[in-house]
Amino acid sequence: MTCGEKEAGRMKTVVSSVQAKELDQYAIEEMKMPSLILMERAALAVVDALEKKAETLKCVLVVCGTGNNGADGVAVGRILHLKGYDVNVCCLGEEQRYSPELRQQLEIAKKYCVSLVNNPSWNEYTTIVDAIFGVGLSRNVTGFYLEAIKQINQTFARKVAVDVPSGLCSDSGRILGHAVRADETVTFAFLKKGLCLYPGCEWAGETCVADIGIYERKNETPEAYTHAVEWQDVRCLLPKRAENGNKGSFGKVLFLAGSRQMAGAAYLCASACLRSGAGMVKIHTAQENREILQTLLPEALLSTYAEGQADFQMLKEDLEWCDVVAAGPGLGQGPQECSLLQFLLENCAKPLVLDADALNLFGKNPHWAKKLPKTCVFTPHLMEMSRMTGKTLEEIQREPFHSADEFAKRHQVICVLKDARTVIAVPDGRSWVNLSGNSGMATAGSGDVLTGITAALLAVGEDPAHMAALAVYLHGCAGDVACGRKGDRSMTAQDIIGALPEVFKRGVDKNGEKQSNKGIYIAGRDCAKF
Ligand SMILES: NC(=O)C1=CN([C@@H]2O[C@H](COP(=O)(O)OP(=O)(O)OC[C@H]3O[C@@H](n4cnc5c(N)ncnc54)[C@H](OP(=O)(O)O)[C@@H]3O)[C@@H](O)[C@H]2O)[C@@H](O)CC1
Ligand SMILES: [K+]
Repeated sequence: MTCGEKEAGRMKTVVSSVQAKELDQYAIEEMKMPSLILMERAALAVVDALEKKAETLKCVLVVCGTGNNGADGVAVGRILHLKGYDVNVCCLGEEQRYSPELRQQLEIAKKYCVSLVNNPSWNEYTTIVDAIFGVGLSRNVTGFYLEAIKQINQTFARKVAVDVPSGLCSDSGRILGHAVRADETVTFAFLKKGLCLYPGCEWAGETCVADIGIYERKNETPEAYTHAVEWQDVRCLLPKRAENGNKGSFGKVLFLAGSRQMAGAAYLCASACLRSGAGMVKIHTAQENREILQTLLPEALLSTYAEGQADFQMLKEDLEWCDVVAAGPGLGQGPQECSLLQFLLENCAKPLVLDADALNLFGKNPHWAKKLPKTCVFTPHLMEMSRMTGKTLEEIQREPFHSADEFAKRHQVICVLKDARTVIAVPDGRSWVNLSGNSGMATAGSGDVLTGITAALLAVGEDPAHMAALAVYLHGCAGDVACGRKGDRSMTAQDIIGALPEVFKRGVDKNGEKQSNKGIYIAGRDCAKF
């Protein structure tokens, strides 16, 4: 898709700084779109966002750096000036370092008598437009740039960032020394990875993706870019339910979950799975969990084993019965669970989700890597990823895309690296970042719920990678509904399950075009949040 129209199911494209620059160049060189026109459209998009709160535009300062982000800023200043606003433009940095576009914009601005200032009184302004650095930031911010960013952050003015808040790494979302804490960011053409990840997404504030005439290359393959599932993709990706289907045709899911005293995790994943459309669910679990699971979830079938008497024959039959297997929640890591999981891996060719203790056991038994079935989804949180890879938490968090991608390729599995912004990577190079959800989901059992949703979707979907990305998105949407009902402090994993019906109903409802990508929207499109 190259013409700017958004096909349902194509998902929002997320780019790195290198890709952003390549696509700028592609628009200019291949598509013959003059750079000045792109810049004018970028500036108009910023002005459009600024005017949404026109009452804050009494006195505007535009702070510009030496590159094309600064050139955008000067164009914003000119347009505001010509619209009659009281605006000052301040260019930081040495003139000899100015980019050709900045020089050109300054020449035009001077002809239109735009007010250029050197030492602004920072506190005089009601709005400050930050155009110091965009995707070209290449190192830590120091010197007078650092001072300017500190001054901007100290004011009470509304702060609107051009493309990326200055000081934010547009690839990792990390703060390079110091960054502008923006109320809003108008980013051009595509979301940047650093605007999706923490802390970047917080520093960007409400983020608007503005179409300025830069599109993906023709015939680009899906693995070329990262994507984010959006609400309008759900209806397209969610497998249709056949009117004449039966409980057998909607997926039979087997859970190896819940050791002695750990019935809760087994209940949560199985319950979430049933609420996500699975036709039948069976839990292979410790005998002590039978009564409680039968009471809590009478819809689930049970196979139980006594302490020290793992029943491999029964597990073999369960594996033959099911369409999809999920192992790990509350499983424990004792010798019995270890041998059950090993047996499962040796005898299972069906799509498999590995979570929680299954991941910890996998970490302790790296030779199991050779036993994995063709379709396998790993859902580690950072700590589990660290145990499996030997990387530190910091290393994983600094480069979540790289960590997930590396793991996916090494083991030929789908890697769902869970964090506040979950990253999904597939061996063929495709990747997603999830934008739904909230801090209330960092609660016990939330991961078990995701395992259940993922298993249910794998049982019916064609592309397991799409199903994994969709499961993560819907899990976040359910978390957002639960948060709306109970608040981020009080919501529990059961509340997330309780919200699934509303999310799935909206997912198939033509009128349910709501968006749960918190704080990120596309210019010109009205998106209500959950
Ligand atoms: N191409 C187009 O037509 C379009 C471009 N667009 C816009 O262009 C932006 C990208 O422009 P860009 O590539 O010029 O990079 P930008 O972010 O302005 O910064 C580079 C400058 O900063 C400097 N610098 C970097 N780090 C520094 C540091 N720590 N401390 C000090 N200096 C530092 C660096 O200096 P140098 O590293 O060379 O010393 C260089 O001078 C993009 O975000 C979007 O807003 C849109 O209008 C769409 C059309
Ligand atoms: K900026």
